[in-house]
Amino acid sequence: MAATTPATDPPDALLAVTADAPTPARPTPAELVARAVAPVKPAFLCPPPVREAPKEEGKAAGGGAVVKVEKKSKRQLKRERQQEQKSTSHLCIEVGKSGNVDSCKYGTSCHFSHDINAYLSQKPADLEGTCPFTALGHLCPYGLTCRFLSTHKDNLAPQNHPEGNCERNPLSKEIQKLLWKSKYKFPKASAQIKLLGLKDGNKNKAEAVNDDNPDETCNLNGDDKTLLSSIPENVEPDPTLCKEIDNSGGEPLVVDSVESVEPRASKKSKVEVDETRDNEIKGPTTGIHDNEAESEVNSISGVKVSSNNQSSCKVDLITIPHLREKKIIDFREKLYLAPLTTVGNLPFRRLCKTLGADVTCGEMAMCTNLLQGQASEWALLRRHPSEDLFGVQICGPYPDTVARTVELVDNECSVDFIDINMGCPIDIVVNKGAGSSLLTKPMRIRSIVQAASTVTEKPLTVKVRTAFFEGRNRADSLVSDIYNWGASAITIHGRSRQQRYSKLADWDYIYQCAQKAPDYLHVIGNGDVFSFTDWNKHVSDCSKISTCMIARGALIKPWLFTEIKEQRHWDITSGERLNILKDFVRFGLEHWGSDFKGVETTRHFLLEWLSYTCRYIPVGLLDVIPQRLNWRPPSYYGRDDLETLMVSDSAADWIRISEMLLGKVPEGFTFAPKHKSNAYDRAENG
Ligand SMILES: Cc1cc2nc3c(=O)[nH]c(=O)nc-3n(C[C@H](O)[C@H](O)[C@H](O)COP(=O)(O)O)c2cc1C
Repeated sequence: MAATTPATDPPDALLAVTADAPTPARPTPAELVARAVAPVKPAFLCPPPVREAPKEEGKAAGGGAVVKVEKKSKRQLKRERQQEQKSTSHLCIEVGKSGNVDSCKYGTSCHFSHDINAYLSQKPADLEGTCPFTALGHLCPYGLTCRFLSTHKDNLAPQNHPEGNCERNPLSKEIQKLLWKSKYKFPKASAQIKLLGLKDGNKNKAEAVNDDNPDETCNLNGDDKTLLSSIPENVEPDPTLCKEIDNSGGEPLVVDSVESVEPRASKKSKVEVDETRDNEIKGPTTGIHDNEAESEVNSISGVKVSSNNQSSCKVDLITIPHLREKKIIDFREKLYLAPLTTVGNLPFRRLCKTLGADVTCGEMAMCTNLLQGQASEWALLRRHPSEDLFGVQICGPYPDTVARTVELVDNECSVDFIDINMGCPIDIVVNKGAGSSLLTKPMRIRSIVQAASTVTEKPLTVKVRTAFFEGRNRADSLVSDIYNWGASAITIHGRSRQQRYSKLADWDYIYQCAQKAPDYLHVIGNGDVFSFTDWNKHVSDCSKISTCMIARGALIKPWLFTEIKEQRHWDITSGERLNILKDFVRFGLEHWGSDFKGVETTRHFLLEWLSYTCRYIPVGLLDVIPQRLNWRPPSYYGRDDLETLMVSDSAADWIRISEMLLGKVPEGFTFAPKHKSNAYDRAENG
């Protein structure tokens, strides 16, 4: 925690405070470390900043007044939106881009303003700096609306337009329409679900008709909506049933009841879904004996699967990719930036690539939202060309949903691997039966991995925690099987869901899990890696750990990747840190846009990130290095004003930093960090 006011001379300031009172003996650095207090050199310590009285609910940093949000009807909101769009501050994109009022094909019926002069007369002054697109020699796609308009050059050729040759995995309008209308075909997923004897809860009516008429091809062109939204996702089969089945299949797997975390569905939906999901439970052990699947060999054994049923669908699914045929990713020694909701956005990952990260992964995307063609969820799958070893992370509670999503991603996206999140602790995810709640359902994990891995030749990886409940570690029982089920790597975050971040990651347990892993399975350890020595220790202590995944360490100091590569503790200066922030802003403007909206989106994500970077304590200020993630910082000054500003945990100071890079915040601007990372004793998401 640091002073919110710029530093004067740190040692003098400290003397002024301590002169008249006898100071109690200061604990030694070792004593501070033992109490998880950061041993900042006494010369830099300062009195705690005087904080404003706690803000009222709803009031955030940035000086904005508390606004009582009145609830508006949908119609009112629509009217307001239309009025705003027509206002001179909302220039039509096409007109803005070309500077020509005739360029919009909607003409006078366009919802946005075409009045260029009126727009320019009210447009705020340009920001300092150069247009990020012009700087690359590209034509700026934001044209007149760019906040760096004065730096545009007239002589750039249109082919220099960056669109289409930069970020990958856009959601095309055609695919989105197919998804919206439930006309997208999932032949592989449907076939696999059937092969495994699992019920396809997502099947639309067109597919159901095909089932009844095996001679017909899979011509899914009905107008029926999928049943996606009609399937209650929070319904869990009777746990006693799971126990029974587990016992029948060799090693007993104890299934915890998750009633405490999963609300039961209403009676009506329970009946519907129990029926639907019954097969899923029976599937792996008993369901496979159903009908046509009887003569087939379980795909996981790697034997060629022949399915009459599938040939009727004209799906080339005769051979299911066996693990050995799948492209293998060798994670060994590669620096892996963890998937990070909100903060692990494309510009941040791009930044980490410049600083030495080898593997990057998109933010967690919910299967249902992807299958429904939600643009905001698809944005999470975007990949920058610099991400040369890139995966996307998906999260869903059922094998059919996950398998379809895998098929969709496989068909439409450029990815090197697909990771399934089985560790997310967030309530809304857990309550739907996804994320870490899957750790209480090993049979479900099996169905998901089996179904998903067989619809793609891309490596499938899984991310888990040690357990759902504290003291009931579960990950070790998965590692031995998960490879046979079809996963090629498993990441183990060394904490339970119940624990969240309250304790240090249990690396001894991660090692135990790794020891049980079959040779081909990559085990990736995760938790608290914050220095090159942490990373060295984990990969050398246990040879079966391929690498460590790095999450908060990268958020707090993204140059951690450089430190690991160069095997040093980098005493980075505030100027060097500012340059890193500048790079992020440049990447952000390229990604979110250089117009007003793009600039403010970039600012928003910069602020989210600054809520982590302030936790970094400069190496030169510490009596003991390296810093640990669980240390609580005292109040301290930096070595210069900028460093003091950067170590501040006040949102008002983060806003100040953002203004150094992106100009003044708009009037009424407020900010409250999403993850509240600076609250050390609070659980963090993820
Ligand atoms: C802000 C934040 C967002 C996260 N988002 C995700 C996510 O989308 N998917 C995921 O699997 N884990 C997520 N996590 C968990 C991390 O990937 C990682 O497992 C965890 O933070 C432990 O690693 P660490 O001790 O290095 O931070 C998130 C963690 C944080 C702090």
